[in-house]
Amino acid sequence: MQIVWDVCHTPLMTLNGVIFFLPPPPPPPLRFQDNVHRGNVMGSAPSDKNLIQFKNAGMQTTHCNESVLRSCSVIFLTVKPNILPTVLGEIYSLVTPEHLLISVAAGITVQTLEKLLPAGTRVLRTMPNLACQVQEGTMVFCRGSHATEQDASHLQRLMSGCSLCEETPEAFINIHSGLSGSGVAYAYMFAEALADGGVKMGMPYHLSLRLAGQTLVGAGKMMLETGEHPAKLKGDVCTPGGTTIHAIHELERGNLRSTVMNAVEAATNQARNMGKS
Ligand SMILES: NC(=O)C1=CN([C@@H]2O[C@H](COP(=O)(O)OP(=O)(O)OC[C@H]3O[C@@H](n4cnc5c(N)ncnc54)[C@H](O)[C@@H]3O)[C@@H](O)[C@H]2O)C=CC1
Ligand SMILES: O=C(O)[C@@H]1CCC=N1
Repeated sequence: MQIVWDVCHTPLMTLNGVIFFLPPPPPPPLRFQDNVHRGNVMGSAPSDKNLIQFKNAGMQTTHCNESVLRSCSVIFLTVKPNILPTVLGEIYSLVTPEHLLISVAAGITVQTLEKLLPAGTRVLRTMPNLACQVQEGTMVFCRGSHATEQDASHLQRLMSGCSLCEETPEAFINIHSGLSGSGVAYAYMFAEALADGGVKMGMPYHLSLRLAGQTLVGAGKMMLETGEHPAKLKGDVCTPGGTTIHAIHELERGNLRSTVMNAVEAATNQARNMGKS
């Protein structure tokens, strides 16, 4: 997953490549987004295949991770976790105290990041989810030993246009990976199943899919906007003797809630294991 700021300041899109921001972070209260323009964003990846969207959006591109380190100060490390040590090895000698390095790599701990970087490097470890692409994402992050209060608020300002962004203890990062980073995929499975159910009962597939997507959007929005517990909202939908409670009985029979909890546990444990290897 890669994150790039739009010139319009708030929308984000995800693109492929390691992202480098050229301008140094402005001091508060100036909003960082005010200074981020497409021409100041650079994506780096080994091939043009993943950079074409950068080019088309008027951003700079390169195949050389090292060369951009010389002029960039805020760097999102968005390569796969197994490639990250190689990339950090490439840029090691160019990292200075002026740089802020922000990792999105699942499982890779602050301790590992700091071990692979020069002493004193300012590091933030984050875990976003895919919905940052549509400004409805979630992100948690923690600070490395040398990251400052200003670095943390800098990231929060950057992310404010596209996601919830909470600073948490590092132990929560892998949990967020299991709950939300991966969780969007569980939601897609649920949406797919809803749509398949609609088709089974005779509704055309595309209408069924659109209704399923909007059902998830509406349910999430309702939960956040009302602040009500999901159990209360679920109860509001259940008419005594009606359709919903019959369906819920089937979901309980299929262990939906236990299965989802198991999924969060499995993904969290996998993130923990990835951090060990
Ligand atoms: N996909 C998702 O929803 C999420 C992914 N992440 C994290 O994001 C990272 C990327 O995951 P995906 O987007 O799934 O992978 P991806 O394969 O789509 O993107 C990886 C990118 O890295 C580039 N790349 C490969 N080698 C490189 C190198 N040596 N230097 C510079 N760029 C290089 C590739 O060209 C590709 O564009 C991982 O660390 C993952 O844990 C975190 C949260 C959510
Ligand atoms: O599947 C993964 O490892 C990444 C991290 C969270 C979402 N996708």
